Amino acid sequence: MARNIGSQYTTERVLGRGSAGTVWLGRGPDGPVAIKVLREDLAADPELVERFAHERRTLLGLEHPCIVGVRELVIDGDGTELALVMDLVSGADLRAHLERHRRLAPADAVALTVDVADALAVAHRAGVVHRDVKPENVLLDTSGPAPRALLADFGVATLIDEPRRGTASRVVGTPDYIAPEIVEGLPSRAPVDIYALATVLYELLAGFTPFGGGHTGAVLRRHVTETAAPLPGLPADLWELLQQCLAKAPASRLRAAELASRLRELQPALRGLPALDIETGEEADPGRRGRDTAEESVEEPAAPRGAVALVQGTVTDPDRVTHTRMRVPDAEELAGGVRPARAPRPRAGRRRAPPRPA
Ligand SMILES: Nc1ncnc2c1ncn2[C@@H]1O[C@H](COP(=O)(O)OP(=O)(O)OP(=O)(O)O)[C@@H](O)[C@H]1O
Repeated sequence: MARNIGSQYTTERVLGRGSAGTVWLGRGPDGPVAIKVLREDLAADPELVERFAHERRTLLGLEHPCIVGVRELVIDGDGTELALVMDLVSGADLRAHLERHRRLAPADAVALTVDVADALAVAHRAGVVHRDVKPENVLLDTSGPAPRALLADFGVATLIDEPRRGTASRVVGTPDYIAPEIVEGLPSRAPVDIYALATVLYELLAGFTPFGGGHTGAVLRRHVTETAAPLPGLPADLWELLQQCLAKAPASRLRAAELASRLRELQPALRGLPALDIETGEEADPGRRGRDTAEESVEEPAAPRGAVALVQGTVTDPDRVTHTRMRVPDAEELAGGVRPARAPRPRAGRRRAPPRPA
């Protein structure tokens, strides 16, 4: 049933649900919009409401073709309803796109990453850190000749996380994309977004994230102690960039604008390259990675990739749960030095045919 959000907007139907609330297709004075109505328990948190009002100007000021614009932040009535009114994006999200294609050709993966890096450059310049860059938060506008990536959900992770920051042993984010400094309890600054974006790029190319798989503690530990396995067949320049942005030390990562420009320089050389042809243990036995070595003895059931509840007990759609508040592994768990993650192999027995003469 249609319902009013503030004085100008009405909701029409549910577009989807996430851990922070429900996204509705809505209507406003300038036409259709997407409206994210935050969960009731979040709206009932006075600190969050205050921050919501405080962040208003920054979030409304973030404008770029690759950012899902926030048009209004609505605090309704006595503050029992909080909603973000956003531009409506026509296509699916990058997670759905990746599930359909499994791996993207390097040129396509890089083009989408450049869009997100451009969005981050604008946000970082405005002092906004996204803190939850992942394929679910990248929407694809498919109305033009080539899909354009738009980064959504700016400010949401910060709004929701802040009151609970006092709990030093908890972190908020999505395990596969979380930067090592967050795992170590350091503040989330702009380089966490670069690390997450590099993880997304790796995933678009490889079909899996560099440190994902298995239970949350194992994933967090890998971010701190392992280095990403090289991807066979990936042009060396692109691999170098990826490694630089996945550096453990935040200061060693590129800034967003620099990442965008370096990726743009590589684009001409990537044109026409097919998606990587690699074999991983997970393809034959999904979830195997989580059972490697020490993890074998852990009884905890494997979480779906990148997925546990932001605030426990708030799962709205079990297939699409994407946040977590996690326990930070203790020093002993994190010990063990940096070692390379298990390397993917080129697919055996499937040589690509040499190019045929015209
Ligand atoms: N501006 C928008 N235009 C169109 N669809 C949107 C928009 N924002 C979100 N959606 C859709 O609404 C759904 C829920 O989005 P939401 O941001 O709440 O969840 P999520 O990002 O998938 O998960 P989480 O919030 O837990 O990280 C998604 O399927 C997304 O594609």
